[in-house]
Amino acid sequence: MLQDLREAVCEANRELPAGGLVTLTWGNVSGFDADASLLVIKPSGVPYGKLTPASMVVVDLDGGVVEGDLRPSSDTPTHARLYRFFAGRCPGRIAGITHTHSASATAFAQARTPVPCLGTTHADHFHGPVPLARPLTADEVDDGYEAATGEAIVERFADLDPVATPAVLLAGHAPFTWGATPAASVENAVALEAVAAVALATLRLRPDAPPLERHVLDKHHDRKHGAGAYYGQPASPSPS
Ligand SMILES: O=C(CO)[C@@H](O)[C@H](O)COP(=O)(O)O
Repeated sequence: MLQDLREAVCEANRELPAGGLVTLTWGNVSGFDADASLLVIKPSGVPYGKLTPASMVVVDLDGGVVEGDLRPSSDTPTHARLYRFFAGRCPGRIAGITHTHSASATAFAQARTPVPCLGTTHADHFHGPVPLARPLTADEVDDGYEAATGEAIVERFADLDPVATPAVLLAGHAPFTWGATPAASVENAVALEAVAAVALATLRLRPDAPPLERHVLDKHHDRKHGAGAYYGQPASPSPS
């Protein structure tokens, strides 16, 4: 199981530059093994082209390295805090987290404004605006920046469903996305960057562009993610 997860996390990290989501090493992907209660994450600062499954780092939910010769991503405490939150809020639903500094989503994070849901492209992926988590206090920055980042995100989702809205912007920093697998969390990061870019273009054309009507938003999200979803192909029945 952990070897499969190392391979999936390595592949997902290598998708970041391919998806135009990162500059240099400004991003990281992790995966979570709920049975072992361990996460696998990329090593810090290693160029994506040099990543291998063997170079991935296995970490417990307190951030302690369990397996691996390299230092884990500097954002590991944020990933660990989020997995602890997801395990309690939506057990078994989220096992991949991506953090990037993709340009349009980061522009909204730096502008300290959520990504508004202005159209169906957005609603297909995110069931409402992509929310903004508060900035960190000076004490938080001094006492443990990355863990505090996780706390700020958890606070923001006190009344939001992380499965329906698998993304957040940390004010002054950049986006985090998540999904059922590491690959799904990267797909949500790609979708976030695309809808943020379209939102920026829309607001340039019309600064007072109205939010998408609620019934249209619900319809578009439900057709892909709801109980009666009919987008794509039905999951093939597992072999008997
Ligand atoms: O948020 C940041 C920097 O602000 C991080 O995303 C780093 O840019 C990537 O760090 P590593 O995962 O390589 O440690």
